[in-house]
Amino acid sequence: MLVTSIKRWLAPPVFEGAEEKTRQASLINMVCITSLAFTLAVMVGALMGGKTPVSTLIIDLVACAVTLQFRHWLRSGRVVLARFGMVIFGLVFITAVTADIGTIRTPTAAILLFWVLMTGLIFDRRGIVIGTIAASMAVLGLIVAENAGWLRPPFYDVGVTQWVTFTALFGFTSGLTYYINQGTKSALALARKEIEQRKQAEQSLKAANEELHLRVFEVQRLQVELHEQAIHDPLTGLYNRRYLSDALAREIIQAKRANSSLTFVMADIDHFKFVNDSYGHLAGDEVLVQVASLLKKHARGSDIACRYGGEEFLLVFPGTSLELAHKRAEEIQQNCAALSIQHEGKNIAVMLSFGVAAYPDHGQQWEQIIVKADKALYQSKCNGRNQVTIFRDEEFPT
Ligand SMILES: Nc1nc2c(ncn2[C@@H]2O[C@H](COP(=O)(O)OP(=O)(O)OP(=O)(O)O)[C@@H](O)[C@H]2O)c(=O)[nH]1
Repeated sequence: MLVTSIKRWLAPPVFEGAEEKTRQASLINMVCITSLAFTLAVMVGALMGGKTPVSTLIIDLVACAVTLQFRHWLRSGRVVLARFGMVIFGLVFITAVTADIGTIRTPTAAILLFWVLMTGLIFDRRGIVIGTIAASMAVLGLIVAENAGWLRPPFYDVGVTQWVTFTALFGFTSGLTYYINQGTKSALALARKEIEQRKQAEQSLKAANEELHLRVFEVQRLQVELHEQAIHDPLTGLYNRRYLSDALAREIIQAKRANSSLTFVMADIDHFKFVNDSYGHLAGDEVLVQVASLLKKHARGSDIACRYGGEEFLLVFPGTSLELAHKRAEEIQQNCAALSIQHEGKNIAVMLSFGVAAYPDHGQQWEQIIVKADKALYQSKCNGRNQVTIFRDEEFPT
């Protein structure tokens, strides 16, 4: 209980959110406590020695009282006042005691060294410079006063006072050094810990960032995949109708700009219902896949091959004349007829009918041209299937 109370009384004040103020207060508190302990020890020594003048004891008592006042200021948050008071009073006190004893040769004069040390601790490098100059001036003044005989006849005798003073000086010096060393060590340990924590935080952040990049990449990949799925027919892998509107509008613009033709070839499997009915739906699917593969094989890099409907396909040939498109369609027609599609040991014969129309011959809009290619395809169907028909206005009057 008593120990706790003493510890609490000795503890420096803590100012929430003001780190530097707390540090300064801790330092000044430490100097106050050690000064207090030091002065009390010297007073005990002086009383035991029995030769110290009463005036010196009075100065010591005043020093203790003033130091307690500094602590009071410190605890009530007036750190700057305590700081300056401590430094100024310290110099006055040491000089006054030395002068009172009557000689610069007393151990009290040596305490100026600690005053410089304390000033340095409180005011950093500037404190050491100012402290050294002030202590030097005080010593010089005392030497001048002593030589001029202004000091009262020296009362100085080696005895208990000196023993206590020097012992206290040693203890104070080593205590202070230990305290500073400990403070530096714990500050370093704290800094190291903070660096470690920051490193760990950076690493976690880096890992999270990489994870995020991976996710973004994955999302982008999925978006591309989704887009690809959206514009492709899942069975044949050809483009689907959704893809056409944008692509054909673009192709028409390019053909216009290049002043070239853009040919549309509509292809339809003949009697496909019969295939489904005779061999089953799966066989029909297989036929669709094989025909799509054939169309893909005949499509050049810039061509578009699309599954337009159930068993209907659209081929778009940029920069290709009607005649050339007709020729290419016939090639496909012949290659398709030559296909041997096997399903469950049965050979399925497949034939295609075609209708051909082109920009600009048959219209300015792709929708118009598709209608005309479809009409030409219908003509092929009517004419017996397995053939290619180019749209002619005279045959399909609007
Ligand atoms: N297996 C399969 N059949 C399909 C698919 N899409 C449409 N069909 C079928 O394709 C057939 C098309 O029949 P129709 O429109 O009468 O045409 P067709 O029998 O080819 O006759 P023509 O075109 O006049 O030669 C229908 O039986 C549809 O069920 C598909 O994805 N898979």
